[in-house]
Amino acid sequence: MTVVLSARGLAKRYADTPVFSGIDLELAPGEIVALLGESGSGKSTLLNCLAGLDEADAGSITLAGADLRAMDDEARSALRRKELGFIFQAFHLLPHLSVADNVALPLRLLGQRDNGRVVQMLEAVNLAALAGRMPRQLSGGQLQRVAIARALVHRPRLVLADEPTGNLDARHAAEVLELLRRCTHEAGAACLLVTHSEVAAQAADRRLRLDAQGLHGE
Ligand SMILES: Nc1ncnc2c1ncn2[C@@H]1O[C@H](COP(=O)(O)OP(=O)(O)OP(=O)(O)O)[C@@H](O)[C@H]1O
Repeated sequence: MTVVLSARGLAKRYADTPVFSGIDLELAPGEIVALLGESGSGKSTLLNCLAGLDEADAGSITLAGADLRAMDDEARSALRRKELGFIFQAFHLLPHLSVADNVALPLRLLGQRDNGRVVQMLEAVNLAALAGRMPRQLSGGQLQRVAIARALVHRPRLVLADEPTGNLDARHAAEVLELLRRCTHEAGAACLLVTHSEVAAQAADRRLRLDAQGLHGE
């Protein structure tokens, strides 16, 4: 089996407080895996460690065949720009850039300009008509659709989504999840989706739960 992301024996503590240990995880291309767990169980910390934004204390992480923890900061940033899309609960769009420019950002950071691809992604999330708008002129559901387009525009192999529907009402949450599902499946990207919502978790291909004993399939 081809594996996009593989983590082995991951452990993380803050000072004297262990957050998690012994975490093993594998994600295959095209699958969406929901990550569930109580508040404070360490879901966001695990996501940040997998993204290389936070440093695990032990274990290994292989992303797209590269050993993340053995890399220096520069190489890790370059790998992240190429292979990772991140979707946050609070959208994190740049307020002074238009919708199209926000979606184009990951390509620009890779030194690429591909307006056709930006339009294609805006069409995929049904926002082509709003390409010239500024983020403040969009609804929460529309902002999250922009964030999905931005996370996938550079064809990353891994998408990490941290409660991407946490700010949305049920109808918009369902719409955004369906788009995330369709876009990641079509792109063949693996997606790890942190969520408190059982409905969101049911939309995933697999469900994992993080607790004091570690990470378990459901
Ligand atoms: N920078 C930090 N320094 C110290 N402790 C931290 C830090 N960040 C997180 N923690 C602690 O680590 C634990 C895990 O936090 P984390 O945010 O990963 O949980 P979570 O499962 O994502 O929670 P939630 O569902 O509420 O977002 C918590 O007990 C939290 O207080």
